[in-house]
Amino acid sequence: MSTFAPLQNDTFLRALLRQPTDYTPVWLMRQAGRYLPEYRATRKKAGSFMGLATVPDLATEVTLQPLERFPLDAAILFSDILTVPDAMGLGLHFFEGQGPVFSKPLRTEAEVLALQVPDLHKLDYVFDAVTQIRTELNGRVPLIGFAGSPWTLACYMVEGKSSREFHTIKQMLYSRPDLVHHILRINATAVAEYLNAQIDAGAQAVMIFDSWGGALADGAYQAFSLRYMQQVLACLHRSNGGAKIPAIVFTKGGGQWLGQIADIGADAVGLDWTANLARARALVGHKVAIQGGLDPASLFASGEQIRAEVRKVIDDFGLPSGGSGHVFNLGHGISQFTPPESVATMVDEVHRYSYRQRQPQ
Ligand SMILES: Cc1c2[nH]c(c1CCC(=O)O)Cc1[nH]c(c(CCC(=O)O)c1C)Cc1[nH]c(c(CCC(=O)O)c1C)Cc1[nH]c(c(C)c1CCC(=O)O)C2
Repeated sequence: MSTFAPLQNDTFLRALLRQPTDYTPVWLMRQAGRYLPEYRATRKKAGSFMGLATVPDLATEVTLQPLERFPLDAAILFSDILTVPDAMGLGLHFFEGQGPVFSKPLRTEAEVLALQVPDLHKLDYVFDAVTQIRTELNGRVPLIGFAGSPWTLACYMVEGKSSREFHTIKQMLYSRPDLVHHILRINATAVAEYLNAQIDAGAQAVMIFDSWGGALADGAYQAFSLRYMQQVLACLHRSNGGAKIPAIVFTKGGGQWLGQIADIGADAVGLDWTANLARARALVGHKVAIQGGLDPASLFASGEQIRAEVRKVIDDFGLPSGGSGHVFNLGHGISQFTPPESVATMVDEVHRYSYRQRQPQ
């Protein structure tokens, strides 16, 4: 028996499971973040990103901030995909304006072979935050837990920081694929255990972020990213106390592999703004729900333009019988320079237009 309050708005979960909904649910990747002045204030108080992420009271506060402003249909745990390699001992630091940096990246064969699945207790601050957020949500909307894909984590673990070219890990991939597979096997086990612990702590859906799968060649994508996400999905607890726990996979730039991604056992596939949702839906049929895919840059347009772009995404997806299977989102994380009013306009148009779309003409 769940000790949490009953869910009042399950539209997001229903859409992921391709059940009928009254309107198209919406949330945003990075919905808690620097575009919100209240986030910047809490972040200042915490001193650093990890200072925020490792204190459940503060992680809860910033998770709930966007929900106070906008009628979003889901909350997402405030944390980062890189907490897992940090717990593996790679030493995560966020330097102002530079993004994440690992003080001990994996470069030599000895370093790779010494890698181990982390002691999950090192990540208790994440699971404590999940339980606290779920409690304070008080049933308003479902809570999403998340992790990085084995491949995307490996990119950061080998490069040691953000990269455009992925030269170091790609060199390892072509010269020592055995070492990359070794990292990926360990990451897949770690990610599955990490997501299951989030589910046990109260996460009601989970998402795997494969931000850099799209940097791989065709063939390499299937062997080094897709296969390991499939392994993670196979290990997940897909229900908790009688409630289904849907899983979403999102490969940024993965539109050309949609048919294959839809086959690995996820309930929903995330798409970026380069994908056409009409073709995507025709391709996957009823196999999976689709999440996406407004260009985050469209939030810099005027209110009228934002509304028109939102309607275009909803019209492209169309209205399958029963009216379900689409979760509206941006095609990637929201920019820190986005005016918060643009988000209000976007959310309002998604709800207004998709509700009207379902009314008899
Ligand atoms: C690749 C990746 C990372 N982190 C994440 C990804 C996958 C999604 C994607 O492709 O964007 C995922 C992530 N990171 C964060 C969340 C929180 C939940 C949410 O609101 O979506 C999620 C889901 C918070 C964060 N993670 C980070 C911030 C900004 C840091 C800050 O507040 O100082 C936030 C809100 C830091 C981070 N973390 C990471 C980078 C590259 C950066 C720097 C980005 C930047 O500076 O804009 C790694």
